[in-house]
Amino acid sequence: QDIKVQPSPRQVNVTGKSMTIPVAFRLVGEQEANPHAIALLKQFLGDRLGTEGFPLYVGEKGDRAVRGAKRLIPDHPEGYYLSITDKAIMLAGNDERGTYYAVRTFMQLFHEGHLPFVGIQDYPDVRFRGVVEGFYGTPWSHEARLRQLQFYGENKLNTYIYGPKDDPFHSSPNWRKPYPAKEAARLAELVKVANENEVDFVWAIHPGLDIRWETSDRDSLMAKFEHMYDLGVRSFAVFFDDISGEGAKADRQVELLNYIDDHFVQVKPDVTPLIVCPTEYNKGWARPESGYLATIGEKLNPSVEVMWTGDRVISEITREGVEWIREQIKRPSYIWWNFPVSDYVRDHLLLGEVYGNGKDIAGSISGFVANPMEWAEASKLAIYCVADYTWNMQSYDRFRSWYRAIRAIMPENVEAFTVFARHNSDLGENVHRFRREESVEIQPVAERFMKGYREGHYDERDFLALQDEFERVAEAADLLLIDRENEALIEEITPWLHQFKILGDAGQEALAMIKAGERGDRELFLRKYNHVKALRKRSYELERQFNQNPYQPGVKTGTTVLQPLVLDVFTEATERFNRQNGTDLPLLADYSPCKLTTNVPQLEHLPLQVYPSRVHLTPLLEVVKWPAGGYLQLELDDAYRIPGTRLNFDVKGDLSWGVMEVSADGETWQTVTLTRDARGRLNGKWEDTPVKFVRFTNTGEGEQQVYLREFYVVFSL
Ligand SMILES: CCCC(=O)N[C@H]1/C(=N/OC(=O)Nc2ccccc2)O[C@H](CO)[C@@H](O)[C@@H]1O
Repeated sequence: QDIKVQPSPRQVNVTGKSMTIPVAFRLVGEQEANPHAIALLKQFLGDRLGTEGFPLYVGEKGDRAVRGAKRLIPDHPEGYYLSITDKAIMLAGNDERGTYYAVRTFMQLFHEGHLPFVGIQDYPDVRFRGVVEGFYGTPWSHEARLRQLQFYGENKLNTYIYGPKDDPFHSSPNWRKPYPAKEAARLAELVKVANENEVDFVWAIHPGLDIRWETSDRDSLMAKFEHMYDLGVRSFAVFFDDISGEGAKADRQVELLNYIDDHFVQVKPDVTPLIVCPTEYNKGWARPESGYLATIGEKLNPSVEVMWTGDRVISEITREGVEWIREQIKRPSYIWWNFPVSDYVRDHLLLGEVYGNGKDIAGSISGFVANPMEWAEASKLAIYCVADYTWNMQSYDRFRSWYRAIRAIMPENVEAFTVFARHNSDLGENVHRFRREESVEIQPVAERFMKGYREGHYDERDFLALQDEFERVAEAADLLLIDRENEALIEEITPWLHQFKILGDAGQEALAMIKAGERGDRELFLRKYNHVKALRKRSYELERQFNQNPYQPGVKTGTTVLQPLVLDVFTEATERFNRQNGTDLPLLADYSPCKLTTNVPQLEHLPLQVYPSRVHLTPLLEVVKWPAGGYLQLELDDAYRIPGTRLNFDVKGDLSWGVMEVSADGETWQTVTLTRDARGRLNGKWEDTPVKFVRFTNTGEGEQQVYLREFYVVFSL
């Protein structure tokens, strides 16, 4: 039978024969073998383990128990040889971690009461493989991290980098301070569980926002690393990303990094190579004239790993790209892959396949870690695929891996979760212009159907296929909402499941409008019409209730194919109905929760980007002449709180001439306090009594000239 092992092993020799699983195993080599491998084996075999029984040899190259396999063990870090015959079982690692991986593979070979007779020689393509918790937003919980480490052990990932941007002891202002007792104990527990799963727990520090290049800060950093070492940490990283000013200077950074390497990493007996996240961490931002990368390449100790996100912040990793950076930094790069991170498209889930990275890059990289979503369980889909890809690139198959990931994560609801993941994978328009495929199978059917429908002759089979898909969408949502096999995952995606159910219902009802219209059944048409409008309203309200972050609040699903299809079908069917019946039923698109009024001439016809939970003013390239007393006012369709408003007028000097106010009735106004952030933008919020109006007024004496770079308001119930 075909051997299903994750990640896909390199070399598998099957004989086609198998044996029933022995009732008892006799373990040989326990004293010398990797204790974590032994512990895992004991836990797995339970009371099948005894002093009698089928011989099971376990150990590392050189251990007595596996001396017979010496030549067969691959001579690669973390490599292993596994053999099952009718005489004995052999699990032989090239090193301790290899033995652990041999046990992990052995555990996967148990299948329906049988063990196949097989010989496997296996080792990973990429040295360091795993995850960097390096996103903006709510850091993962302690429980989520423990589950992650277990998942990495199961999938032969050996690296977890702890670097959540919003942890004040990782970044500013408290990177100099030791963790309080409670957090310290949690980190110590994470390190322990990481070790049990043969995962390097890498603790990263992000000092760049306020580091001073003098011995006091260097000593603070060393002291913090000692503190983390005392907690059990044996792997360290320094992040210099997303900073500017003093902290960004290459020779200063290199001086500090070499000092840490020479006086900490190299003197401790058991610390893995230091990792640095450079300030110029992608080709789009690299400026050869700055000499930054050249300095890193020439002066940074060769044992220090240098991270890289590729040609852009969010990008696919190509052979050409990794060979370019290798030239610059004079060493293989350690890839920080910004997927499935979604902290710049927070209303979307990224559950799609892992694809687009070259299969020929292993020779030029030393590591590959994925930056995930703040939704830990939902990120496992992509992490599973990254594990497969980085272990054995040549054999990586994006669909097979993705499908196995779904089976591994939701074994009781494979079909439903496949439908859900298929329609929740694209990001939509975003600042990084990074997109992913979505709804691939149904997209051509939708396109062909809409074209046919508009031209007056669609294929009934397409109609039925779409109806079937929307039914599956609705079914999947309900099946997953009551699923109990992975409650942490369901809890994360519940808002999206509710949105998915609404989408499934709306799709079926919009299609029913077509049939009612064709049969001239006015009463039925109006019922379906009203139902779709009601579903749309429910969708909006759901968007305002859940996932209310100040950046991309709300809950988006099926945005690339299915949502537009529902809108197109509804609009076309309603326009036809209006023509045939002389009615003027409003269309969905007419619904807008926001109206703009202003007395600043250049802003009068400014288009708004209206989303269910936020509205953006279209930026203006030319300078805006804002007269004294000039105001810009947004009127919302209901009373809301304002978790986030941002204006970025890119003005020289301050904005004391302007004032931001809110009002519930348009009569009495309250001032909103605005604070300037690191990039000079003004941010405010209004969490008190809900308001309907937001306005910005030039209360100064004279005309002001501004560039309207960014002006948006996020609102929530
Ligand atoms: C070596 C990678 C460093 C990195 O990716 N940093 C952040 C990151 N930085 O990307 C930026 O575009 N940062 C930035 C852009 C403009 C000005 C300042 C920072 O993007 C990711 C996705 O949003 C975040 O999750 C990361 O924490």
